[in-house]
This record gives sequence, C-alpha cells and structure tokens, in this order.
Amino acid sequence: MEQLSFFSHSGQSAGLPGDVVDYHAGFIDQEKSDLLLKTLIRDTPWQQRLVKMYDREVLTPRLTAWYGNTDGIDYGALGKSTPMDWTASLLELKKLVEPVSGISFNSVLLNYYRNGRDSVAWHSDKETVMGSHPIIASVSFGAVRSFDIRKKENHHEKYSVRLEHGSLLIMKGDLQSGWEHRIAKTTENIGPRINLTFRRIMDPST
Ligand SMILES: O=C(O)CCC(=O)C(=O)O
Ligand SMILES: [Fe+2]
Repeated sequence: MEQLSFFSHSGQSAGLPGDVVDYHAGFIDQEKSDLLLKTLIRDTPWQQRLVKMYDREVLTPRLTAWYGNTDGIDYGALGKSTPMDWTASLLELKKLVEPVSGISFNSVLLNYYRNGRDSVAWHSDKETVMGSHPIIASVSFGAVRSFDIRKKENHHEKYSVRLEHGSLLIMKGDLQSGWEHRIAKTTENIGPRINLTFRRIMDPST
C-alpha cells in the first residue's frame, strides 16, 4: 500500500517512522539560520565532484564540501579525500546537534543545492566506516526541499518530510541499512539550500 505522507508545517513528525528519523523544526533560530545560509554559501570552497555512473563520469548535480578532524584515518584506502579543517561556525553547529544526537561527530558533509534542478539521487550512507546503524545529524538552511525515504525491499513503503530553514533531522536505526533517501529535483522556482550532515567516521582497521 502507498504510504506517501505529506504533513502540514507543524506536525510533520507525526506521520514519520520514528525508529529511523526524528524531525525537529526550528532547531536553529531564524536570525542565525539566515546568517548561516548566507555565509556558508559565500565562504565555503565548494566543489562539484565527478562520480562514476556505470561506464562514464558525471558531475554531481549539487556542490559539496567536506570538513572534519579524523586523524589517523587512511582516506585513500576509504576512497575519500582528506577533509578540510573545522571552521568556527561549523564547530558551533556541531556542539548544538551533538546533545540531541547523543554522540560526538568528527566530520560534516556540506551540500549546496543552487536551485530546484540540484538534487541527490536515491542512496543510503551505509559506509562501513560509520557502522551499519550510524546516527547522522542533518541540518538544513534555505529553500524547503522534500526529503524522501523508501524501504529497500519495498519501494512503495515511502515517506516524505519537508526540511525547513533551520531544521534538524536525525537519521538513525536501520535508515541506512534498510532504506534509501533522496532530495528530488523540483520544477518549482526556488532559491538555494544548504544541508549539513554531521557524521562519525570510524577507521575500520582500528
Ligand atoms: O540534502 C539532504 O537533506 C540530504 C543529503 C544527503 O543525503 C547526503 O549528503 O548524503
Ligand atoms: Fe545521504
């Protein structure tokens, strides 16, 4: 049965599977969110990465940047680039999301969706380096986008939550092992959006 749910502004969490996602609207206040949207867009050394799609390489339809202090991890072996050093505002955000997440993070991936044509395709962040049940804290600023999740073994079991300016979404449980998520393109004429996913990368060899 189709379980796609769209909820109003205030009560979005009510319809979501609470064992895999927790949604907190207005986690960062309006003034701070406005400032972070502007300064992160302006000050981040954004990159558009090439990813392998079958036999060709394509540019990701969004810009990214990666920060962290994960000393001692062999990034080459993990197929990752070395992260940039934490900035003061990213460290401040990390301190805000950690008590709600219940763990400490050592890296953050920034995504910049320049308009409705930017997106991230269905995927899961099941990197062995985070373990199979990682907790990921996702903070959003700017244009509201729909975050869709669907069960891997039954694509009809899906939910959608609108990630608002200043919101926090906690991904947990088997969201990465049993589900996929995406930010779909939209034809709506919308402005830019920044998303930050705080992660705990662990070296599988230790
Ligand atoms: O932009 C978002 O809300 C999600 C980003 C995401 O899924 C990722 O970076 O792995
Ligand atoms: Fe993701």
